[in-house]
Amino acid sequence: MTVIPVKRLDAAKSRLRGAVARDRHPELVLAMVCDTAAAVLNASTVAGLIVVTDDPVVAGAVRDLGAKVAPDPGAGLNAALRSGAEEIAGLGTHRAVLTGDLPALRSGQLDAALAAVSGRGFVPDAAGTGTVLLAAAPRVPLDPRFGPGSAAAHLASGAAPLTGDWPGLRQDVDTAADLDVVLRLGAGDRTHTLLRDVGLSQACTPAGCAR
Ligand SMILES: Nc1nc2c(ncn2[C@@H]2O[C@H](COP(=O)(O)OP(=O)(O)OP(=O)(O)O)[C@@H](O)[C@H]2O)c(=O)[nH]1
Ligand SMILES: C=C(OP(=O)(O)O)C(=O)O
Repeated sequence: MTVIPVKRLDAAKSRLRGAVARDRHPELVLAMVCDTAAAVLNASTVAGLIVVTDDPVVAGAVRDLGAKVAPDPGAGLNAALRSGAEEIAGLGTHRAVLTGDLPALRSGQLDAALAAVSGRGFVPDAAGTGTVLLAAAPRVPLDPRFGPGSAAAHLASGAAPLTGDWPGLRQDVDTAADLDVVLRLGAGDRTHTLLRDVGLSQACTPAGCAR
């Protein structure tokens, strides 16, 4: 079972504000969440997706893609992840949690990363300081430690770092500069369409940018 936490759209991705016009910001965040969720639901080793969110627009959109929605306990990111992964998915199953800002995620990269997990493992983000994926085998507590410096925190807590050629999985979007990288890697359809509409990706297709 896989879990994605998503903040309310009016508060999400504050460091990305200004990358697109203010009134398109919630659409951009939603497009990235939906592209991430679609890639997860398409992965052959993923049994299902729970999105932990209190945002009704996010909830409706991810339900349409085939995800389940669980309420946010309102006690921060790690509490949202624990609630989705352990209270809902149950300790007896494989659990994986991913951030909702991976619009260049490819299902095959997620399958490969999940296949590399034994016990408890994590995938650092492209910068190497954050975490994009944390997974635990049945009966192993997930013990999420997301937040600033989470790669070091997950390592210190005994999770194994998973490294592979998974550029779309590792590329989270925190800032406008990350959007450029995502466009070069090939953004999912929804993110790509929105960035094209606002004039940020004329030379790019969903498969990547012309060089
Ligand atoms: N349900 C839930 N999701 C959260 C919470 N905090 C962060 N997230 C989600 O966790 C993922 C990773 O968080 P960040 O990359 O820090 O995203 P963010 O907090 O929206 O971004 P900034 O405002 O720029 O810090 C994103 O999918 C967020 O929507 C929370 O309290 N509850
Ligand atoms: C919450 C996290 O995301 P970021 O550092 O990208 O905000 C994290 O990496 O643990």
